[in-house]
Amino acid sequence: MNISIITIGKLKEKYLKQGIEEYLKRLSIYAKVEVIELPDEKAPEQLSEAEMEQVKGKEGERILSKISDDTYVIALAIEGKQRSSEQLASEIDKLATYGKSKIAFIIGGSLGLSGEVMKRANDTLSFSKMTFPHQLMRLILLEQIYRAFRINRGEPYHK
Ligand SMILES: C[S@@+](CC[C@H](N)C(=O)[O-])C[C@H]1O[C@@H](n2cnc3c(N)ncnc32)[C@H](O)[C@@H]1O
Repeated sequence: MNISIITIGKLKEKYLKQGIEEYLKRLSIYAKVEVIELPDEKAPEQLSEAEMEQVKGKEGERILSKISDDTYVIALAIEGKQRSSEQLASEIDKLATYGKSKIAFIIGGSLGLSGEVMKRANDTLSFSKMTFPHQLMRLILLEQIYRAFRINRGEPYHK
């Protein structure tokens, strides 16, 4: 299985870089996982509604340019679908069973994801109604994907 994590914005914090490297290493025995980091659109602090849509639109174009037609897309969104770890594991398992070997998880920038990206998404994933910074989201997502593979293999994992 090929999994891409497509993200907007640079990963700056050293402690997060280390955590992400660790989970990428752990995941490498189960799947080919790559992180595609795309630049955010530079914008001033204060933006009108229309300007915000423009920024998200530009970031969205960058995201969409990295997704092939045969990729199953899961957009991370606060208002998306919440699941248990077991449900995510089962979804990944089903995708593999039905021959969907390419999955992309999308993490938005500080303004979130554009309507176009949400339209392209085959599914959504919410980690709660709380807002997480995109850098931390990357680490949490990788840990949950790792947990999903362990669950699917029946391998022991912390409860
Ligand atoms: C700082 S958040 C963006 C917040 C923005 N106001 C919004 O409503 O989307 C950056 C990205 O992290 C991801 N994210 C943050 N919190 C999340 C959550 N609870 N569940 C799923 N994704 C989340 C989303 O992909 C979001 O686009």
